Amino acid sequence: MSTDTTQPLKARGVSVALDGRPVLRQVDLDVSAGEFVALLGANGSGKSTFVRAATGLIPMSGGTVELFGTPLAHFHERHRIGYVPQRSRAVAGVPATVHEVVMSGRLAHRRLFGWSTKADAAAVTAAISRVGLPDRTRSSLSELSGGQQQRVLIARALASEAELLVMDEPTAGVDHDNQESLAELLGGLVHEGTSVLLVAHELGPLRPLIDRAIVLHAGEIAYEGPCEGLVGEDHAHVHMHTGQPPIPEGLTGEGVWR
Ligand SMILES: Nc1ncnc2c1ncn2[C@@H]1O[C@H](COP(=O)(O)OP(=O)(O)OP(=O)(O)O)[C@@H](O)[C@H]1O
Repeated sequence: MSTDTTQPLKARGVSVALDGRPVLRQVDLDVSAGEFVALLGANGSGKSTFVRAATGLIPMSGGTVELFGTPLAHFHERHRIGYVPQRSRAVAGVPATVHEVVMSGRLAHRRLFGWSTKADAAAVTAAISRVGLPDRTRSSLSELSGGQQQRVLIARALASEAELLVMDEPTAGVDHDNQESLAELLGGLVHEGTSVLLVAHELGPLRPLIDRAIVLHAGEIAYEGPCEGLVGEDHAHVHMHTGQPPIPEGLTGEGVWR
C-alpha cells in the first residue's frame, strides 16, 4: 500500500500545439493521492494529448506539471507512473510475448543494462496473475483478445509497482465482462492506495470508482466535478454537440460547467 501522500499529479495551465495547431489550452488538472479521476470528452477533445504531455511523452508549449511534487523535467522516478497507452497504439505489430511485455515494466527499476533479478521475475509473475492471465505467459500478444491485451498492458504498469496509473481508454473495444473484471482490479488497486487518471469515452462499470470527472471540450476544461453532475453515459458527447449544459445550470448543486 502506498503511504506517500504527495500529490501524484499537479498540472497548471498546460497548453500543447501539434503541427502548429493549439490542441490543449490552459488545462489545470490535479490527481491527489488515492484519488480516481476520469478525463472525459468527445473524440479529438485532447484527452490523449493531455496524458501524453503530463507524462512527458510530448512537449508542452506552456504550463507546468509536477509529478509527486517534482517538476516534470527533473522527475526521474519513472516506475512510480504506470502509463497504459491506448491498446491500438501500443499493440500494433508488437512481436512480443505476454511475459516480455510485462517484464518491460520492470526496466525503470533496473540499472542500465542490468540483468533481471528474482525481484523482477516475482513482480512479473504476480502482475500477470493479478490480471488473470497466468496460463498465457508465453503467448504472443497478437494471439490474445482485445480485453486480454488490455490486461497485459495493465500488468506491465502493475509490474513497475506504479503509484499513479494513467490509463488511456482501457475499456475501448473491451466486452462488458472484461470491463467488469477491470473495474474489480482497479477497485482493488485504489483500495491499496494507487491513484488513477483514467481517459474514457464511456465509464460503464468503472463509474462507481470515480471520485471526480473532468470533461474536455476542444482542448479546454468544460466540466469538473462529481460523476453525478454528468447525465447518462454519453453525457459528455451531448454537451459537446449542443454546446449547452445538458441540465439547467445550478440544478445539480455539484460540479462546475464552464
Ligand atoms: N501527432 C499529431 N499531430 C497533429 N495533430 C494531432 C496529433 N495527434 C493528435 N492530434 C490532434 O489533436 C487533437 C486532440 O487529439 P487527442 O488524440 O488528444 O484527442 P482525444 O480526446 O484523446 O481523442 P480520442 O478519444 O479520439 O482518442 C485532435 O484534433 C487530433 O486530430
